[in-house]
Amino acid sequence: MIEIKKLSRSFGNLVAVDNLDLDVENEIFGLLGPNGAGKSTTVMMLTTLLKPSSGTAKVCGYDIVKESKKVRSKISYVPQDMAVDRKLTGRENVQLYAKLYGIPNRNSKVDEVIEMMGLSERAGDLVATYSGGMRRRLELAQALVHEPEVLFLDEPTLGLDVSGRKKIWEHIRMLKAEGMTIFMTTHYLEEAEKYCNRVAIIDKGRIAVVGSPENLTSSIGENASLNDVFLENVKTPEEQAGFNSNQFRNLLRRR
Ligand SMILES: Nc1ncnc2c1ncn2[C@@H]1O[C@H](COP(=O)(O)OP(=O)(O)OP(=O)(O)O)[C@@H](O)[C@H]1O
Repeated sequence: MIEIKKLSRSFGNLVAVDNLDLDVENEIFGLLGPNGAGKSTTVMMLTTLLKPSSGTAKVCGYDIVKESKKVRSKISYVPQDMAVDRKLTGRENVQLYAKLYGIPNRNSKVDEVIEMMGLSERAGDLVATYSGGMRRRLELAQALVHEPEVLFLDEPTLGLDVSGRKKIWEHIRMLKAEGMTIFMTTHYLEEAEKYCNRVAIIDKGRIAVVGSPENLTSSIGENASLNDVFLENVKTPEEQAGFNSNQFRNLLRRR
């Protein structure tokens, strides 16, 4: 569903994404990495919102630069700060999206996605009265109106309580079961370990490791978690500067 070949993006002298090679099948794929690793930049390129500096990628067989319109018709993107109008009802928000996409039989499609996201009972209420979890599900409903084949999610459970997160994951899994490919970023490694079919850990714009959570954790050792895999593959700022903790302690002692 997604083929990435030597994809790079620089901002001035900073290489945010560095020669990325990655294939994503019909799966729930998690892109993990520390702050500033290049996750959002990657997603922005794949969703055609940002042009690569070099390299190529195809989404659903279409080139993200040369066939960006075709890519857009096949995908949806739910960023962290998606626009939902608090002064409109949930249904009105989804209707707006359906109108923008020119969906035929708009009302039935709107009802269908609202129902899918478990919002039917509250669809007539103003979004200002929604909980964080309901708002996130409304964003997903908006993203579903044009029946995308690939759904990009930027930290879909950020800031939600435990039950809100669980619900979002139930919906994501349901979408996958219906045939959708999910490409997501998250900082919640326990969730990625539990729900993603495969993950990639990216650090300083480069993929450090990619595989299923089971394979990655078992390669580290018995009872290892994805947190351990992450720490093994991502350098701390001190390590990046060439220190290790013992050197740092010795330095402090000498002072
Ligand atoms: N428009 C921009 N102009 C300049 N630098 C940018 C721009 N967008 C991103 N960067 C830089 O590129 C690097 C990668 O940023 P990016 O937002 O992709 O990281 P991230 O992995 O998504 O981080 P986070 O987990 O904090 O969201 C960072 O050093 C960031 O400061």
